[in-house]
Amino acid sequence: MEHIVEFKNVTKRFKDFSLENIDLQIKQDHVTGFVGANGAGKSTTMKLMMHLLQPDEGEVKIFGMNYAGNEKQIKERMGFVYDSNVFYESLNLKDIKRIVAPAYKNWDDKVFYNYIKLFELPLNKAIKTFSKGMQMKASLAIALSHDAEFIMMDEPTAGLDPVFRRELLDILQEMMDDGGRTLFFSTHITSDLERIADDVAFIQKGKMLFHDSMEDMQNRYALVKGSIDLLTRETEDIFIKVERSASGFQALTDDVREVQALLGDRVEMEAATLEDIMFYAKGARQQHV
Ligand SMILES: Nc1ncnc2c1ncn2[C@@H]1O[C@H](COP(=O)(O)OP(=O)(O)OP(=O)(O)O)[C@@H](O)[C@H]1O
Repeated sequence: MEHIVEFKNVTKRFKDFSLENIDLQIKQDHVTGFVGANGAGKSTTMKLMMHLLQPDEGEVKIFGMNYAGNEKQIKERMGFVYDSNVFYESLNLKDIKRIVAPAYKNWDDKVFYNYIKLFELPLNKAIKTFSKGMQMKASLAIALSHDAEFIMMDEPTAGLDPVFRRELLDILQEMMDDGGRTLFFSTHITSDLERIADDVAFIQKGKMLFHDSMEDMQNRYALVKGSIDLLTRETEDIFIKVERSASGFQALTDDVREVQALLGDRVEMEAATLEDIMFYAKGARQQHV
């Protein structure tokens, strides 16, 4: 199986928002970062993956299976990791383990205690005393203890201090290096992606704008700077969005060759960061970035 998750033409409509015709394939053994502005549809997409929501149209497959008739089997193999308190606040990790462990065929106590030690988590303190980062680690320890192959994380590093953030990213990197796992996580922190992601999926206003390897994305996009008099209807067409200022224009392109052919060395080009792409994609003329 090459794809852990496969969305085919998935649509989910709410009163004031819809996720439209989403095609998404998450590659096995890859780290995929999921980005998009607030309200773009990231959590909705993840809820569809977890079967907390059902699509109005289209098909969601996890590990090559539909949820119908396979829910238990699928959920055994996936872990959803997040920082808010999913467990009773007054419980400690020992209590939680007692409740959660029997639900999983592959639960391994030894692995659990190893991670608790590695993550330096207290077993006997109520979860409500845990910081955000500790809760995230506790949730990750549980997912790893039932040997989840597919791990989904909703903004794992949000609200963590830089040291803790780095530590968590290192833990995730080590987890990936051990092999056999696929990680999908949403984030607003683009440097996290630059640190650990192989692929990036970018959603905007309920539509998937692109899903590429980080490398392809970095090769495809560029920031172009030049003087305003270079802008004509023809040259503007090669840009996703153009910003004008007194000193000239700055624009994003996804076709570096075309810019070179048309404008040559009359413009300056530099690599676009993911943050640049997100900024320019907002309100871009072209729907397809
Ligand atoms: N159950 C629901 N009923 C109605 N509207 C909903 C429901 N769930 C989400 N929405 C709407 O769908 C849109 C997308 O929400 P979603 O939580 O998926 O965005 P997001 O990309 O995760 O945002 P953020 O980065 O802020 O967490 C929002 O406008 C939200 O109000």
